[in-house]
Amino acid sequence: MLDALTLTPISHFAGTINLPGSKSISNRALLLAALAHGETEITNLLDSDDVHYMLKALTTLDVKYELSSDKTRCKVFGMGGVLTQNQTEPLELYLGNAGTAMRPLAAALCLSEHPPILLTGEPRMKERPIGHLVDSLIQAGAKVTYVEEVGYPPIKIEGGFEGGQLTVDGTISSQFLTALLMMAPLAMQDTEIVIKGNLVSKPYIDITLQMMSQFGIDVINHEYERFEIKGGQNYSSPGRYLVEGDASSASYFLAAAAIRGGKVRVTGIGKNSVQGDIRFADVLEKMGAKITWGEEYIESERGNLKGIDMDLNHIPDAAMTIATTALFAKGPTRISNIYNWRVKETDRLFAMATELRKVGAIVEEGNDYIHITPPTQLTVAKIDTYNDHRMAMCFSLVALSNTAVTINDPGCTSKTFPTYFKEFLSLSTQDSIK
Ligand SMILES: O=C(O)C1=C[C@@H](OP(=O)(O)O)[C@@H](O)[C@H](O)C1
Ligand SMILES: C=C(OP(=O)(O)O)C(=O)O
Repeated sequence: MLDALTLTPISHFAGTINLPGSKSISNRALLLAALAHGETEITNLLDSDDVHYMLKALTTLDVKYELSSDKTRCKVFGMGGVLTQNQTEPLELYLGNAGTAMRPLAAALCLSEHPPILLTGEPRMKERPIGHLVDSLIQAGAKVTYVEEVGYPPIKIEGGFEGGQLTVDGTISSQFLTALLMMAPLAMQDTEIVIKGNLVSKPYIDITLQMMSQFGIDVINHEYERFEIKGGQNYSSPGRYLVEGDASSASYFLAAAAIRGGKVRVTGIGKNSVQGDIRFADVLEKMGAKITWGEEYIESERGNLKGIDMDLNHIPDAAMTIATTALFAKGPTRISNIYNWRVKETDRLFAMATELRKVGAIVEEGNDYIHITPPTQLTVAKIDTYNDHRMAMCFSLVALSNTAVTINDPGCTSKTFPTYFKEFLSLSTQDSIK
């Protein structure tokens, strides 16, 4: 694995990229297929670390599946209910830093009583809060205990989720609500979930609700403030399930075209995609890019980019791409309502501010916002990536200038996009690569 990758200046960026499968959809599809009655053939599954952690967890739980050699097709033999029905011994599941594995699995393993299952992960996972979810699971009757620090993984689960009247704090992560929603239909009782505080990252709940419906279960959604779910139900396999392309991964290519295009087409997502991160294209358009929407693609072309002032709470992952695109815009950019950047792969507000300053930007890091004034000339810099795939991918955009950039630990993109730099360079015209 390379320690660092230097990207020399890229003068032109154009072409087509067939997006890898969505991380959010891949991990939801695997879990719903494992819980469902029947076999599900998942296609365009993402082949990346986060998905491998989910697959490995399912293996440990004795869920049977057949994975193709390129790891993008998976036939899952559903358990038809709880995942712990064959468990006789304590188990340990190591989930790396995959939020989409840790949070939904924590809820899934509460569905029946069983010997203890330890859910753990890499050091950063132990700093990412899970207390709001654990509080709700305990409220629903489950036995869940903290093994190290209260409020954080690792956690030990012995099950007992019965559903009923629940509240969940929505202010830190939508993944807690996603986890509860996906498990509630399998509980004995009907469940009502009331959200405390303002729900963040709301469009991810639309992914959850749409996928639950594709697996046969509908939820009553009262304006994202209260949800009603009938108990005693079962998921049924849709047979085949095609995973949409990853809209967050698309953001780097769409932004690169806006900066140095050429025309870029990303395929595998389109105007009807369920992922909220397709709305990144609207933000880019507001900055001045030319965007074209198709059923199965989005295209982006260069424009005279100008800074924006926007609340990007609805697209927290793709919002990071706006922060580095801002380096190429006329005037400052302010991105607000992004407090939960601080509890993701790293403290992304701190990391982003620190690295943007290295390339010459003037940056104000607020508690829940970032204000970026671009420099007239970017400075050559070595970018630290903080074991955060999105830091590596965002800062590749710096090379779309007359300045080289070195990305430390480029292999960290394996969390969601192992082939990112290969794909990025295949659309780039540049002098040479060191
Ligand atoms: O539900 C999901 O698939 C996700 C929800 C978001 O997290 P938060 O809800 O914690 O913001 C997002 O950042 C993450 O990459 C994936
Ligand atoms: C926040 C992210 O991941 P996770 O699913 O681990 O929360 C991300 O991919 O940017």
